[in-house]
Amino acid sequence: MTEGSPARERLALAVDLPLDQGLALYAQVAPFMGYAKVGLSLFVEHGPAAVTAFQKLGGRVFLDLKLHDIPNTVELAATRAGALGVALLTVHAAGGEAMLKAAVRGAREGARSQGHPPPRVLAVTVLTSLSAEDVTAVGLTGAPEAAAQRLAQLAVRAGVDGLVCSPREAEGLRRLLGPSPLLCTPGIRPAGAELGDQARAETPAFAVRAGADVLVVGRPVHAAADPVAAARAIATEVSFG
Ligand SMILES: O=c1ccn([C@@H]2O[C@H](COP(=O)(O)O)[C@@H](O)[C@H]2O)c(=O)[nH]1
Repeated sequence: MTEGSPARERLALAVDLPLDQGLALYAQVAPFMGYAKVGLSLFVEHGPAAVTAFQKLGGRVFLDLKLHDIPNTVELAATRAGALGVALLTVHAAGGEAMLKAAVRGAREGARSQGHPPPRVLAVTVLTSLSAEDVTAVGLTGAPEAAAQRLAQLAVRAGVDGLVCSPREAEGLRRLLGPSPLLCTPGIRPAGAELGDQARAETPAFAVRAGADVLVVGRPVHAAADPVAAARAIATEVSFG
């Protein structure tokens, strides 16, 4: 994905809302946000029906399940996700090389079995909610950027298509890994927006300048008095900085 891509191709709405509200919101902001990110709450409540509902609206579904288990279990789950025709699927890089390879294999096989294009498998490096202190407390060595770089290198060696990272780590990862891995950055906050539980957040313009390909935005759109205006403003910032 190049820097000149239209903003819509680079924006994912995190639909962490009840399904009916999420569908209504996505229908409104879809001109600015090309992906609907279905995460744990929607999938736990509705399963594959949540994916199908956004696909029916014309959205490309980003299935953010952050799979993290033994390789056989992850391969089975990734195969089912691939068969749903999702565009993007997340796994945790910390699951290790064999698990990551199993995820990629499963996602491709599931998509092939149903005639879908293969989803791009993205490995989550260090959650954007973790501060430097949290990173140490969970046993990762070094600053968040160093931990993200180690996990990203492992994941790329295992064959994933991209990485999930904080916008703060995107520039270093791009420098280290070159142009090919897709870099997806949650932890996006327009200037002045509430951080909530995000510890390593930056603005849309910062993420784009740092080399992010896909920006994930949830609460700054859901919580806005005018969500369509908020989505439009973020898309404008992505396009023009
Ligand atoms: O490191 C990560 C990985 C995933 N997420 C997900 O992105 C969205 C962010 O939502 P906001 O409301 O804009 O904070 C959410 O669905 C997370 O599960 C992340 O934030 N950080």
